[in-house]
Amino acid sequence: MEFDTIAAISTPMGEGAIAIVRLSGEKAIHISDKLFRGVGGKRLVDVHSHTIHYGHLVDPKTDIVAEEVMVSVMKGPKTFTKEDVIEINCHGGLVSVNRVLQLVLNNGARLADPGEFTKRAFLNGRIDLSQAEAVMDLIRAKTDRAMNVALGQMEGRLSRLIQKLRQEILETLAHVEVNIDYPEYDDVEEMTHHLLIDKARYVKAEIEKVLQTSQQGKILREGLATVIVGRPNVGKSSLLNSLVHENKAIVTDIPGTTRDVIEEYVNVRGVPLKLLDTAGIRETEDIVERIGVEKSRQVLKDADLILLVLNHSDELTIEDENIFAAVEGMDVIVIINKMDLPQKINMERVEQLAKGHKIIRTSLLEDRGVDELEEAIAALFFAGSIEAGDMTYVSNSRHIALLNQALNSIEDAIDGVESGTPIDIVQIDFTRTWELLGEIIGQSVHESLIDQLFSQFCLGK
Ligand SMILES: Nc1nc2c(c(=O)[nH]1)N(C=O)[C@@H](CNc1ccc(C(=O)N[C@@H](CCC(=O)O)C(=O)O)cc1)CN2
Ligand SMILES: Nc1nc2c(ncn2[C@@H]2O[C@H](COP(=O)(O)OP(=O)(O)OP(=O)(O)O)[C@@H](O)[C@H]2O)c(=O)[nH]1
Ligand SMILES: [Mg+2]
Repeated sequence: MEFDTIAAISTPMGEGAIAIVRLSGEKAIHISDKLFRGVGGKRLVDVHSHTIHYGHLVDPKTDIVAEEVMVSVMKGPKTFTKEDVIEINCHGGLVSVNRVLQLVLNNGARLADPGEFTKRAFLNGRIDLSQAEAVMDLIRAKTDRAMNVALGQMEGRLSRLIQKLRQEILETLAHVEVNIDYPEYDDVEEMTHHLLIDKARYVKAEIEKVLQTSQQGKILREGLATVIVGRPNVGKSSLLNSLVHENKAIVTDIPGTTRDVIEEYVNVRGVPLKLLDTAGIRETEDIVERIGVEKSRQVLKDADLILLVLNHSDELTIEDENIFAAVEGMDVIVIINKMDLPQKINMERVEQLAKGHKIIRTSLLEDRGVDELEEAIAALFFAGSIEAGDMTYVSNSRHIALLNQALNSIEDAIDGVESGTPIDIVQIDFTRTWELLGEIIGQSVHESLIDQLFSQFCLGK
């Protein structure tokens, strides 16, 4: 494949110790050689691959020294893009990196599009599409576990599974062809049906298995949607502030303080939480507060975890009971707050309402019980036992959508065989499954999709 030579700043914008300008393409070495003045007249066109060299960059038009640098020379195909790659390590200042970038752009390189280096690694066949997408997930990972999932996918864990399934489908189709071509054998029809149904069930089970990880995969990427609910003034906003260790939400002794949903990301013992503080749920005449209460009810629907807060120093009310009813069937941790104040709450009734959900006692004012709560959140999450080590996870919504479609078409194939549909129709469903799985790893995907996917990357990646 023929590509021009691209260049970009591959390190973050801002002041740092070192910054890197990266080039990839046929002319990468030639362009940097033109600019490079090494010790004792050393030329970059002469050096061994995968070596790094000290020197200065000089503007060939003016002969003025522009920067002091270290230049890595990596010849294709053993490089990130499989093309010749040059990395210019310069002093990490905005002026210095931009000066180096301008120099290479003025001497034959083109500014890379976002994600274009990774796109070339894909187009040149070093990685497939799901691996390229994992590169982006890796950069955006907010926790160790999310990063491990991305690393696994980058290594090609998902790709290998998809390839295995596609291979099985292909072999099955070939086998069926053979059976159709030699109908003189006995029982051919029955054999073909057996073969198809066995394979289809196997493929279905495998797809279902990966899809089951998608919920945890999504949580790893986006955070466990954790909604703090309770009556006004019980301490919901105080709880948010305790968990994020910052005063993010306004806390006052006036019931109805929080009007809007407040969203904060926090990492609780390795569990990424998207914390949502809501307006206290009650009947109210205040129009703004009423909208807030309505929003609280809305976010409840999409919650992965509910932190239901009660006031230790107040009687249970019908509103508390209603909140328990609203979160029926969800993952709930009950929090009895304001333990520093005298008890008025009827704990027996709370135990009944909690229906076996964990109950944690806190005094957010005195900073007590928060550790225990964090423990309970982590325990709940890891009880669903997430082992990033040896499982294949899907977390990317494009992959999940394609897997669901593939599942539908393999189910169609199973229905077809079971109801005696002609083999050539069943073959179509098999082929469709094969194609859909192929789209995950970038076989038979449309060019515009590829452009769109890579454009979401950062510049220089
Ligand atoms: N300076 C620098 N650091 C970096 C990167 C980079 O591009 N530059 N990377 C950018 O993301 C990551 C490393 N990823 C890389 C992945 C593959 C190859 C590579 O050359 N692969 C070749 C052969 C490797 C060999 O056999 O020596 C290949 O797979 O064919 C290089 C970097 C993280 N650190
Ligand atoms: N004594 C005591 N007071 C607390 C405790 N936790 C919170 N408070 C106080 O209770 C009042 C209400 O706290 P918030 O966190 O604003 O309560 P909220 O549930 O967010 O209230 P709304 O936003 O109005 O629904 C504030 O004055 C807090 O300082 C606690 O453990 N003990
Ligand atoms: Mg509040």
